Amino acid sequence: MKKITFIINPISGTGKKDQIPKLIDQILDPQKAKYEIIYTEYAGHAKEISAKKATEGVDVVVAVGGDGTVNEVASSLVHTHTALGILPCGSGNGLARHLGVPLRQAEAIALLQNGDEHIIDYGKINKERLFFCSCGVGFDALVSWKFAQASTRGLLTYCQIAIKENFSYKAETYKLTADTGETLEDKAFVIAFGNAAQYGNDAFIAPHASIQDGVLDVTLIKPISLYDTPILSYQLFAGTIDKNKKTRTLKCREVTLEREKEGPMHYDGEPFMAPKDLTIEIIKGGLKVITHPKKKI
Ligand SMILES: Nc1ncnc2c1ncn2[C@@H]1O[C@H](COP(=O)(O)OP(=O)(O)OP(=O)(O)O)[C@@H](O)[C@H]1O
Repeated sequence: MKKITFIINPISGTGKKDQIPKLIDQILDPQKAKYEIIYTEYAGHAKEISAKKATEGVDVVVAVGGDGTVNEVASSLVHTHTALGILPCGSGNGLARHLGVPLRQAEAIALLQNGDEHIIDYGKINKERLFFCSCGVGFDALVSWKFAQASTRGLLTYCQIAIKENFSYKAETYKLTADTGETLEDKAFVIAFGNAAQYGNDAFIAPHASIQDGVLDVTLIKPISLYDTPILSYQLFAGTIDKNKKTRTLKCREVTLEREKEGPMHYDGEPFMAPKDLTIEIIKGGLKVITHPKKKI
């Protein structure tokens, strides 16, 4: 008998979540799974609940929300025996998409019974803040920062903010030093550090990233003009952004980043004000996840 805890973030994404308890009840086989449902009451709550459930020996904690909720749950499950399940309800659902978790709620619930279990890598910023999809500085971090302050959520709001900020954005200079000895010093529009390949919404910022190779896939995009935007956007969704002449990539296990001053950074889409100098590393293995049997991760 599998013990499953669903943690629902009621404010994630734009879709309704009222029908989720009924769906769970209909789909999970009571002979195989015993479940409970807990709603978060504040930011950070999912992290606390997950830590408690891992110590109680729950088999799967399911993040019902977007990548922010997934991040909170997963951060408490690393190096435990409890697996992360995802019922995608966010705006981007980056980790769910990377792991092949269906976006249809009924199918995602069924996967908790018939999916595979794998161990994946995760990332750490300055030895303390964990990420599972990607983290980054530059334009995407600024947009995340503004998105968090917006009164509405969803892809439309995200796109509106991105378009508006694009007109006034001033690129900073960054210096990257990888543990491989490779260095990169340049002005950048965006620097993304990928554990998974995508930001969410099938926007592939690190198209060749594997989540099990112990490697961080860094993508630096140099300052762009309005003229570059259509092709870059196309390549982002086509999984070919590394082919653009404004893109530099590097692979490493750990990298330090120096910039002019402190500034916004995001981890799995969650923004925070980061210090001037940063260390970003990949920890190989450490998180048990439920994935689609047919998805190569
Ligand atoms: N009950 C709650 N009240 C307020 N905030 C919450 C609550 N539960 C969780 N949160 C916070 O909500 C934020 C957004 O959640 P999440 O990222 O899951 O959704 P999203 O932003 O809509 O999805 P995505 O990351 O896919 O774009 C997170 O920062 C999380 O900590």
